[in-house]
Amino acid sequence: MKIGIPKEIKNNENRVGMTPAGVFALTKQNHKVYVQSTAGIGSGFFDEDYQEVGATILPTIEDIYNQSEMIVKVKEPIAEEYGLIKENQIVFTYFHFASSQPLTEAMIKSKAICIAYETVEDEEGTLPLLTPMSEVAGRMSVQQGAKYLEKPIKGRGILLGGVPGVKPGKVLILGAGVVGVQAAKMAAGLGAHVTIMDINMKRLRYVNDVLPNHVVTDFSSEYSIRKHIKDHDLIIGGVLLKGGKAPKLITRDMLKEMRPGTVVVDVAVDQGGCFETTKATTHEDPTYIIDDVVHYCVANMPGAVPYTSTIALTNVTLSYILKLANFGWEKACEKDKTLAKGLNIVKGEIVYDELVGIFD
Ligand SMILES: NC(=O)C1=CN([C@@H]2O[C@H](COP(=O)(O)OP(=O)(O)OC[C@H]3O[C@@H](n4cnc5c(N)ncnc54)[C@H](O)[C@@H]3O)[C@@H](O)[C@H]2O)C=CC1
Ligand SMILES: CC(=O)C(=O)O
Ligand SMILES: [Mg+2]
Repeated sequence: MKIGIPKEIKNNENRVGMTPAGVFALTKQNHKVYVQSTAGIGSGFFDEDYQEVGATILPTIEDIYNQSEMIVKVKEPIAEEYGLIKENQIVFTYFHFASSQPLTEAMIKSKAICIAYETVEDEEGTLPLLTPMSEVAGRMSVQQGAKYLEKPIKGRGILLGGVPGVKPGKVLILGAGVVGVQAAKMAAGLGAHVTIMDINMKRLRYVNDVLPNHVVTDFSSEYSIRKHIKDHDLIIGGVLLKGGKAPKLITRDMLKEMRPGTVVVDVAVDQGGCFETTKATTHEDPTYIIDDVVHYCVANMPGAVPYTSTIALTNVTLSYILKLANFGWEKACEKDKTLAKGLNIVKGEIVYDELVGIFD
């Protein structure tokens, strides 16, 4: 199969769809791989690294889309890319359709085969292609939150770990999935007091078993969220309803209950966000303030740490890319039910249940 790796053009997106190690595995099985010139540079991979393992470097993004039967990338196509996608072309990437009607409509119109990393789901219900980026974003959420809690950037002026004689800061985490647990680990490591909430008791039991005692679990409900937001300094949103819109757990009126300078990091922004006041931001301009609450809502957090994220992503996507290349999308999805869950839009039809009628 002919596989194309375009350069990402979303703001500050420095990841690339495949490492040279991934290209090596494909060319070894006689597939043709086209890489857009400088596509890997942000992640530390040069054109020569790809050429050495058999890739052909093409100068423009148009060349990549024109030549390839399958496009492997990282982020959802943005408006400039919509017109490049061809009928019957496989596009394997994060899509997050539930948060974008224009993207959904454009992909229907393209008649391409859109396989979304974030809905590839195994029999246990885990999301193997979302997990590593959620691990990155969960860990980063505390790093970013700690920074924006500093007074010069309009935070409350709290050091999360406190110091001897002064109590630590308090971190509230909504969702005890991958993002939530990784965030809790980081916050606990800094010495912060951590409260983590979920509606899934299995997840709360897991947290209780593996994390230290200053990480406290609480069942998620509007009542308990309203209580906790009053005295927590950093609030991290990491909830997910697979493939669907995130539930709005913190409404606009609730911001008034928070103390001025509270920081909210809505990692779930890519599925529409779990704060009513969330709007997607970029690494270039990551925050905004509403009612004295600092909002950080970057939809491609792992794009800022590409040396870690690109490798973590190819580690999990490669086996599926090989299947798609070796068997074609129909046979590959027939053979592998985990991969089949990634099918969202196929030749103009929405085929993922959570998406059907979502924008009606
Ligand atoms: N902004 C970014 O750069 C990135 C965003 N993400 C996003 O982060 C979100 C979370 O991802 P994961 O942790 O991998 O998902 P996950 O499925 O592992 O965890 C989500 C958790 O939310 C819980 N939940 C659902 N409704 C809830 C409620 N009402 N109250 C409390 N908890 C509730 C679920 O029970 C589950 O445990 C996703 O939207 C994902 O796409 C992931 C990576 C990067
Ligand atoms: C999952 C996702 O949205 C990201 O890695 O950017
Ligand atoms: Mg995202």
